[in-house]
Amino acid sequence: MIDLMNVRKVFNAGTVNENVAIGDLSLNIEKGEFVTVIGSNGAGKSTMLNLIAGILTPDGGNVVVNGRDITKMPDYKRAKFIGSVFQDPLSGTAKSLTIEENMAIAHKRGQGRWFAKGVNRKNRHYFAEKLADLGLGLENRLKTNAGLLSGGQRQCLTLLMAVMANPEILLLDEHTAALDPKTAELVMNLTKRLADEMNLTCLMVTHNMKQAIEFGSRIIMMHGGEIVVDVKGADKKGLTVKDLLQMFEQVKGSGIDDDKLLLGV
Ligand SMILES: Nc1ncnc2c1ncn2[C@@H]1O[C@H](COP(=O)(O)OP(=O)(O)OP(=O)(O)O)[C@@H](O)[C@H]1O
Repeated sequence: MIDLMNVRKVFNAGTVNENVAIGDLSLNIEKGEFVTVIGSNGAGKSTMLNLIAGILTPDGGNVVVNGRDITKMPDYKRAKFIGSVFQDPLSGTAKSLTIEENMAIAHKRGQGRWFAKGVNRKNRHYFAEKLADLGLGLENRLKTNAGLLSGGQRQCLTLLMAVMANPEILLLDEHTAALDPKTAELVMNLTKRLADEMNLTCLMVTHNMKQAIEFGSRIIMMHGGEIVVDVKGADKKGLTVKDLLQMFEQVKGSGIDDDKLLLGV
């Protein structure tokens, strides 16, 4: 489904600040897999997601989706089949637009029409239905500016918007990290439900290893721009946070010195 073939990304190439963020990385993800991506700070997790989303272009290798080489395809074209949600609840929605205007933009994205925020009656009904499904009462606040919503409400709305164009792929970059535990749980449950219902192929970056184990059908650990652990199927069954930590230490031959990575323990 998603094939990263010998992908490489170097920042500030040829300067004293040259940084190989991703070095010759290959990864094949099957349709419907829910891949959780963990690893220490600067491991290359966000870079990998950005290369798939088209926010970054690789310096080498190829990004292939459903057998089609999309390495050079711009991000706005990929948005038809790739939805993304990032950490900052403020980044996914336009705060000065109403809930329904935000949803209208997301709805049109799938039809290749951008920034059309007009809402007709049929769409309004459709948006209200989708919002009612969240169970947050947002269907009664269609004309409320998104800026007035809480972080959790905005992140739920962002999720809904990310899948409105019926993407095949959903990229989640620490999308619950800025939320309190209860709200994070709500957003995670919604994520899982949407992923299952729509048979989405998901990549989710998280620093929470418990979350990685609970939600991932496959767990990838990155370090230094490489995939150092890749567990799925029978190997994933019964896997604990302690096992993950041991795997990391075995592969890298060192302890984990990253507080954020340990948060999920
Ligand atoms: N736009 C950029 N310009 C220069 N260097 C960058 C840029 N983006 C990322 N990097 C560097 O590339 C490396 C990988 O960064 P990346 O954000 O992918 O790591 P990460 O695993 O997502 O880390 P974190 O968990 O801290 O978010 C880091 O060394 C980072 O400093």
